[in-house]
Amino acid sequence: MLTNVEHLGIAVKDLAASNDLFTKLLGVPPYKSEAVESEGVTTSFFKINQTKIELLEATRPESAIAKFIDKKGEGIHHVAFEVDDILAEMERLKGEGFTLLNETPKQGADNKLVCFLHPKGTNGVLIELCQERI
Ligand SMILES: CC[C@H](C(=O)O)C(=O)SCCNC(=O)CCNC(=O)[C@H](O)C(C)(C)COP(=O)(O)OP(=O)(O)OC[C@H]1O[C@@H](n2cnc3c(N)ncnc32)[C@H](O)[C@@H]1OP(=O)(O)O
Ligand SMILES: [Co+2]
Repeated sequence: MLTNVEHLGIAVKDLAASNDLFTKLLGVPPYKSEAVESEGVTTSFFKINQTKIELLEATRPESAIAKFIDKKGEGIHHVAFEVDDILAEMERLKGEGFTLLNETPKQGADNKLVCFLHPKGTNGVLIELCQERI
């Protein structure tokens, strides 16, 4: 099952500027910055207590983040949930009629295996499932 919100993903145009902004807002600097080449993004992660914020900047025009910003501007891009067993959750959610955007778990940032659900089937919210890689 989904255990908790793992992070909120926010699409930004300028990661360096947004790092400064969120450092001021949250009072802490990002604990990591990581490129995920397969997704065409560079990310920064902030953590306050159990809450994580992931800032995402596109590294190529055809990436999901670039297309999102072109269409909707900067803002909340996705909600990520932690799962204990991503394969079991993918099967369960497929059985419940949700549309998986990747049929097998893929490499995410912050040492996670991830899967996304199409927002058309989740009231317009892009959902990410995250399992910690052992
Ligand atoms: C994995 C690294 C990192 C991590 O945490 O580990 C990340 O989180 S990476 C995050 C970036 N990667 C992804 O988002 C991968 C999953 N996303 C996709 O496959 C696409 O973005 C998809 C399928 C959601 C949309 O792609 P498409 O090419 O179909 O783009 P369109 O602009 O045509 O969108 C179709 C339709 O969906 C709406 N849409 C798009 N993105 C979002 C969103 N983030 N939240 C809500 N809705 C979204 C878009 O507005 C279109 O709706 P329409 O009514 O037709 O205008
Ligand atoms: Co994410």
